[in-house]
Amino acid sequence: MKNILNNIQTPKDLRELAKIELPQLAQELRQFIIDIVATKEGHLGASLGVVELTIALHYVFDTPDDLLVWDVGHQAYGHKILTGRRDVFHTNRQLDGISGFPKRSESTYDTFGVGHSSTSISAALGMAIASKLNHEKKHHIAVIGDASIASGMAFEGLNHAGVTNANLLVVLNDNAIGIDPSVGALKQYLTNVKKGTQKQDNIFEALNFNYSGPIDGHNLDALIRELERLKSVDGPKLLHVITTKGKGLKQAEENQVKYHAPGKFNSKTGDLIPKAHNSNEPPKFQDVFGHTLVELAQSNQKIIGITPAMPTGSSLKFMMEAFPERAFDVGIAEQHAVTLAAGMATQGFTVFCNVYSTFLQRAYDQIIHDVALQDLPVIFCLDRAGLVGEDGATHHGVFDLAYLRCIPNLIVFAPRNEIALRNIMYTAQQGLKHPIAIRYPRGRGNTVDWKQPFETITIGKGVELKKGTDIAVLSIGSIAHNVTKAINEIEDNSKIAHYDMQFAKPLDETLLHNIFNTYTTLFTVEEGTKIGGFGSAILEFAAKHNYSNPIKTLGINDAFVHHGNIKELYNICGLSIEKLSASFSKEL
Ligand SMILES: Cc1ncc(C[n+]2csc(CCOP(=O)(O)OP(=O)(O)O)c2C)c(N)n1
Ligand SMILES: CC(=O)[C@@H](O)[C@H](O)COP(=O)(O)O
Ligand SMILES: [Mg+2]
Repeated sequence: MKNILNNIQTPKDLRELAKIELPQLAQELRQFIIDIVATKEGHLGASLGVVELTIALHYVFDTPDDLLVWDVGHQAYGHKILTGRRDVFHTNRQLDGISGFPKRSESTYDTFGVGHSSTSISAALGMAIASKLNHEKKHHIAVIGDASIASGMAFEGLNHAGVTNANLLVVLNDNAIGIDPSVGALKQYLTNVKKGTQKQDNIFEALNFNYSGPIDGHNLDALIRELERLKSVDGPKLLHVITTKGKGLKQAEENQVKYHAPGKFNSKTGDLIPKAHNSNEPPKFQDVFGHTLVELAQSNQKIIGITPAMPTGSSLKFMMEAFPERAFDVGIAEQHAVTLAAGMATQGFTVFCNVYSTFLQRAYDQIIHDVALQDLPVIFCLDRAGLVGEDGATHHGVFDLAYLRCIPNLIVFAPRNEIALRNIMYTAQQGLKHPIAIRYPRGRGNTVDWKQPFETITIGKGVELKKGTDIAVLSIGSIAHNVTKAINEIEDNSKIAHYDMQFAKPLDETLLHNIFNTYTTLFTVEEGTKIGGFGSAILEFAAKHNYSNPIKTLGINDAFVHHGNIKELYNICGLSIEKLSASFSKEL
């Protein structure tokens, strides 16, 4: 049989196909995604689930003139392949390759840059209103998942759209799961709609949307028919489609959490290919967090855990299993997660609110207004702080030190290793008088023997890791490991001292006075933005106390860091062992 996918350069070619050819195209597209993701890695289940929907949308609508917005964008692999990126799809998420998410600079078909969820309705509505003002007749389509539509921002978009007559189509891709199972009353409502047992008013109709569905999102005929019909319906409309995450790969359908982003797998059987395993491997910071929280919660009944939709990624799932009544997955609701934690803290609970650093950006006002201003001792655990690798610019957690350090009352700590993470969690639950943010990176650390007896960490104290005579390197967080190795690479390193400052706030002022008076030159090293971050804190300290020692700040420059593996990104940012070593050597 002639391959159809190979002849599609743009959706124009797709639109020339007969409807009868589309099921074959769907099969080829699905296999193409499986074959490449199996070896190159990336998000899998979501894209497999929307293969038919993707084809139908580009078949019915006149993209890129009609504007299609994908929410999150982890499901847009089929879209990328059909819109001119088939031959570069094997570079997905790799350094200098295409992005794992839609990106405006990559293609005119990528109408809106994404990565964080629940933006599509607002963005597509903005485009629809703009088209009206420009007197342009276009269609505007937002494709959003069942977990993403439950986020506050999506509701804000629906609420506004419902009082406009904008030409907006929201396609709700309902597969009843996010990364982890979807949660909340809306999820229950959608399940009831699917089962036909929903007795109340239609929630979308109540918001003035023309609702249709639910329809089978794997049935191309049904999809095309309904999308064609909706083209001539004025105003805001919502099409509810039911799909299966991981569709077409048995294991991915059966284990949807694992196959959200499964790593390498056998493209024929779907079996996962385990990473070369070293039994003496250090743990992931996430697992240290998860297991330590359970350990602490066993003796401290006041401990609560909260995650906005990332129980598996953050390992809060361990506490959810051990203490289901004290651990909450609140869905994609970072703002709510923070204020919920604040509410519980007012009632004397010790709340560990675990949010990926990049997603906590969503809840900035809640941190300031609901937590810090009232000085509520919420314990924020900021996962994925620093560079995250292949997810790229949308997901690097590099802004937190800068955006948190300026908030009064908030303690900001970064553990250099797994033991420090355990100990600060232990310290924090003993009864801090202020909120604290603990930021740690994605993945494994370097300490195999991490489960040591707990020790209390003194708030605002740094640690001397190596003595020296001329140069002091001040690091914060797990980048200390690269700093140690970089110093060790230098043959005669006796002039270089290394301090793990631990706290970006409060600074260890006693130690800093000592350092400024002992060493001629200082380096600061952080896995975060230089502007406003830890290096800035040291510069401010020097200015305040009239120290004139040269200070070289190493960290992320004033530019977004794109995707690549961690090693490559460290190198680009000057944070690899080699680059750090070269920076220090220049001053010797
Ligand atoms: C603001 C924000 N919080 C969390 C995430 C992490 N995240 C990415 S995809 C996803 C689940 C999305 O579920 P759904 O919308 O149902 O889409 P599906 O994966 O099922 O296609 C989550 C929680 C994110 N990208 N953005
Ligand atoms: C699309 C998205 O936001 C998530 O799937 C994210 O890629 C998860 O990242 P981790 O793999 O670091 O949990
Ligand atoms: Mg879903």
